[in-house]
Amino acid sequence: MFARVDFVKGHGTQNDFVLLPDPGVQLDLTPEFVSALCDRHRGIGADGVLRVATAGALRDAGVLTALGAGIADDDWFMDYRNGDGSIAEMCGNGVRVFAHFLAAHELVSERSFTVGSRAGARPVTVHAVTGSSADVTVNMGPARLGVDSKAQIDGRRYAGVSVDVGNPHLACVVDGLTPQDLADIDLCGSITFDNTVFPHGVNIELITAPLSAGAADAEITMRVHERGVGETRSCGTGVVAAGAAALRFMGRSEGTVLVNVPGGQITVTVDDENTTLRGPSVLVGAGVLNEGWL
Ligand SMILES: N[C@@H](CCC[C@H](N)C(=O)O)C(=O)O
Repeated sequence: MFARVDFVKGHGTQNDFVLLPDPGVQLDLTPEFVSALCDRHRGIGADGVLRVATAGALRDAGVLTALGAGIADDDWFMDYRNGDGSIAEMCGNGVRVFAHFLAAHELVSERSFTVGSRAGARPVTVHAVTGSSADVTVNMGPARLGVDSKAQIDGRRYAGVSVDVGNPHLACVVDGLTPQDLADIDLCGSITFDNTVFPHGVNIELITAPLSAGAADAEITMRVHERGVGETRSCGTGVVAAGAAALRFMGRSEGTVLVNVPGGQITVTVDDENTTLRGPSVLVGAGVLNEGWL
């Protein structure tokens, strides 16, 4: 018998997702299914998929082998997949949209709660919520700056620093790069990076040098090429990596950075032990997949 598959479409600063409420963990999220769903011509179209189920249900179904520290059986768990069907540890825009969905559908009783992810527990606060929009803060855990590395993009080499935000990033602050220069870079062509530093692939951020900003310590503009997706209009974990790299460029390890991305603006706060991300979420609409579509 055909199992009904409901979906919700949402985005965080235009990094867009298909949410699949699947409390019984009945869906088989094969790479073929996920990539077809995310395909902008033959599917719904999205950068990634967020399955909505509890951590305990995902473990009992064998999707997770164990729950990370601080994640309880009853916590909602963001089972994230990239548009190519690959699994990633964490998604900073996705977790805001996921929290918005839970709050808007009254699946949580408080405005502050924990969302599980493969990178660990992520405490969230939904400040304001309607059925279509929300403002959400996520505690993203530490941003661990690592080694210097390089990427080759559009025929040019970019130097950056590896940043572990639960998933891998190469954050390249480019001195002298204007937002217009950044907009002119071709992020669709061939991109190479050091596989010995990033054996599991990497998300790459190109970032303008930090400028002073009103209430924040700095303002930057960023574009991103995501592992398993390609260029996206925003990346929450990338924003955290970019904020940490921009602060390092300024000789600081702590501060608040406004990050402009093609899809909007997000605020990241970095300290020695933790980072937070605050930004919008939009739920666009909902539907049901047609039987026989795939
Ligand atoms: N768009 C996400 C990051 C999604 C995962 C990434 N592509 C990876 O493979 O690590 C975000 O908002 O953080």
